[in-house]
Amino acid sequence: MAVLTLVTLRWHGHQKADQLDEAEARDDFDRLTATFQLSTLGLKETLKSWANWTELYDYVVDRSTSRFLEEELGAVELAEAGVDFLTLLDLSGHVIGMTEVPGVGGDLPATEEMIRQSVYFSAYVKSSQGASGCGAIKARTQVAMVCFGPIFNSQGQGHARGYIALGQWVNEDTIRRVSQVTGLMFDIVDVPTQARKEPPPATAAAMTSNMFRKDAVQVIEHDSQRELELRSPLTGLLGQDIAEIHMRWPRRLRQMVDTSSDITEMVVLTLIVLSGALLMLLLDRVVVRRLNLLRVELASIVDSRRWAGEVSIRGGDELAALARYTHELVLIVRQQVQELEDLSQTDALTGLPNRRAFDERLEHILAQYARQKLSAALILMDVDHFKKYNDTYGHPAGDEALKVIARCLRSALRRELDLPARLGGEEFGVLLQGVSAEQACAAAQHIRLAMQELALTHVANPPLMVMTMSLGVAVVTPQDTATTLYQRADDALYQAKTQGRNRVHLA
Ligand SMILES: Nc1nc2c(ncn2[C@@H]2O[C@H](COP(=O)(O)OP(=O)(O)OP(=O)(O)O)[C@@H](O)[C@H]2O)c(=O)[nH]1
Repeated sequence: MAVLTLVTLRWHGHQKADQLDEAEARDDFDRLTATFQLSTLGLKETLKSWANWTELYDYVVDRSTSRFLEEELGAVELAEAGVDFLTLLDLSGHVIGMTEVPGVGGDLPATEEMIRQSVYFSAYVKSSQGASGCGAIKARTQVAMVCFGPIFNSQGQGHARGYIALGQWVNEDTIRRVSQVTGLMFDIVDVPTQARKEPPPATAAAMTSNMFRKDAVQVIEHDSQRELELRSPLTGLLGQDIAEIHMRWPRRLRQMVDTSSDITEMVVLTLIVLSGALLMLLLDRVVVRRLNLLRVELASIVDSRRWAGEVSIRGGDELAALARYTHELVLIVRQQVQELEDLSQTDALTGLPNRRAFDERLEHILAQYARQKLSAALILMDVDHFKKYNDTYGHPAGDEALKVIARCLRSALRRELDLPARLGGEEFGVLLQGVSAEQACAAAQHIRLAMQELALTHVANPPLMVMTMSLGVAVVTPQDTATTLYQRADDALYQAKTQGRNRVHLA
């Protein structure tokens, strides 16, 4: 989008700059041609003073008595006056004298051309009622400026006695002078002159002293559009295009537009790149890094398998809100997992640890025993004639009795390390740590008595007619596994049952 805008801006800038450049170039071209024409002023001044020169006047009137031309207006004198050639004509337009500063190899190109055109000068001056004029001619391939006018006496009065034409080549010096004055670079380029079919003009109106035609200016683009060239034909006195003036003109505005567009584009592109980088940095700081931290923290929570760990991302944005909710979710799940774990380890009826919790603890105690030889014992206990109790008082009463037994068991155990559990049905167990066989049997007796002292009526349990328990005790030995320890305690319990119930038997 930005690139498209920049391209459009540059294109618009070019359009505007091209218009202004061309208008300015045309103005400069007008200034150049005007200056070029003004450069003939010197020649005109010389013409004016020479046309009123008494000796010249006299010479034109009577050439037989004087060698004026050779003596006063020879090539040396012309050169000193800045004139390249001179032609004198009588009133009928016949050449009566010519002088030319010779060119390369003594060549006199103007002389032959002036002879050819002499008739037009006199015709022009006659029709313009004595006014002088200036214009361009071409001799061979060279352009010259020519000024011409009638010859009067020194007072400039009376009738003209002849005509004088003065010429000056448009050479490199002329071009350099005009270039310096205008500050514009140009060239005069020869063009083949078309042969005229109609007779040449013979009046002031038809002959033109205006060498340049504004309407014929051609604008050409050069050097990948960094330069303009303005071309216009240079019109000779007889109305023919005798050469062309070529002016080269640097398109300053277009170059300025290019330069400023380059700078703008560079600045804009740099800004785009910088803002992109800044955005990436910000994105990295605000989003990517924190997302990564969240990922690592969540992975660690998942790896722990226990929903342990923290989500630490803080802030007031959406990501922080997401992290906060995730943290709360983890806390809820952690709590629920804990509740499920507790449930899975607890007997629903009595609230005592269940068989699973009891077995885990037993494995732990056995491992500890293996490492540290810490003594431990297992008590298995079974309510006596519980079936009959159910049968007598009903199953719900049986449930209530099991709850009472559980409470009794808890209160009978004084040490925190002692773990009571309901192992299933009307069977309970206790794990004791750091006890000898005697201490374990004492603890079992204490439980039995506590149970008996509850005096929970059980008519089907003679002879006491109260709820009692039989207990089997097994002390952990180095050879014991959970299975063997259970087996020995169970055997002891069986013994207690078979020996009359409401008693403790040590395995
Ligand atoms: N109310 C109730 N009864 C249970 C529960 N679990 C097991 N029982 C009953 O406990 C009784 C156990 O009977 P038995 O295994 O024959 O043992 P007993 O009747 O206690 O006889 P001895 O153990 O030989 O003294 C069965 O009738 C079971 O239905 C329970 O959660 N609630």
